Amino acid sequence: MTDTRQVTEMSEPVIEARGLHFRVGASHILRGIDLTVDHGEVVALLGANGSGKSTLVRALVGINVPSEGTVRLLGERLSAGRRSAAVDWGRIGYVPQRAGAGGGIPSTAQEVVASGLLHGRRLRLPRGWRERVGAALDQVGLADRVHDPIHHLSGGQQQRILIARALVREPDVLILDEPVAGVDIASQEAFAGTMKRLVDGGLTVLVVLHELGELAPLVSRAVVLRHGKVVHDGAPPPARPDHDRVGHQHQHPHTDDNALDTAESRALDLEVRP
Ligand SMILES: Nc1ncnc2c1ncn2[C@@H]1O[C@H](COP(=O)(O)OP(=O)(O)OP(=O)(O)O)[C@@H](O)[C@H]1O
Repeated sequence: MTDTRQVTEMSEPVIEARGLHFRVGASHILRGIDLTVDHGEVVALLGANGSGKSTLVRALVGINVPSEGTVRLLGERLSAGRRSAAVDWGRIGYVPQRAGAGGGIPSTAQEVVASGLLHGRRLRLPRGWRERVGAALDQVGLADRVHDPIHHLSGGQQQRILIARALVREPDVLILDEPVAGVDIASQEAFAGTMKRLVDGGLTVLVVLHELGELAPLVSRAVVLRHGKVVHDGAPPPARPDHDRVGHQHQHPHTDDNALDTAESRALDLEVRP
């Protein structure tokens, strides 16, 4: 990469969404979202259940096609919101909301993580893939489980496998959708440690969270959604003693976007309301 290109790349946002709307039938889920994430930032995307966090993240990685608006990733526009050939997907790691790492298919930790090296037109594993997979598993504290069948691992460990699958690309930007929701304490701690090392190394991160928890010291900015709109973009909300600790189990039922009257959403509202 030339110096000129590096300078240009560093000066443009890593993620940029402008005027995003997303509708499904009569539901208007995203209502004019503007979001920018710059190099080296760690941005937490917060909001009550059903506020549109996952829908937004899926639009940013080209899974959801917005009804209106534009998304640019690493300076390249997603054409009509779709996965664009111009985007260097190898530089982007995405961890979807809790999916289970195996997808019902018999596979080992090594196979799932190695699949992260395949993207776009890359259909063959690159030279040295075993070492890279081993290093990614090491980053999430599961190096000793490389040959284990996925279904032998706990839910939290499977989530760490999905994080390793994103990390094996050695991405410049990591987009994570509720990476620690409902996972065991050991996995939460391992995740926080991994993120600290990566962020210290200059990784850009957009992470959907219900509470900042152990990631609070790393988060440079918080964006809060409510009813599909950004209602706060700035300093992270202050930690709440009962929520911001590893091990707090904070499970929410997945409900529609009218169901916001929870202790969580009220607390979040109070924290972000000007
Ligand atoms: N494809 C779809 N079809 C219909 N409704 C959808 C679709 N995708 C999302 N929704 C609805 O849009 C709203 C926002 O969902 P989304 O999953 O983005 O919220 P969220 O903030 O990520 O919530 P949670 O914290 O519970 O994961 C919800 O009411 C959801 O049911």
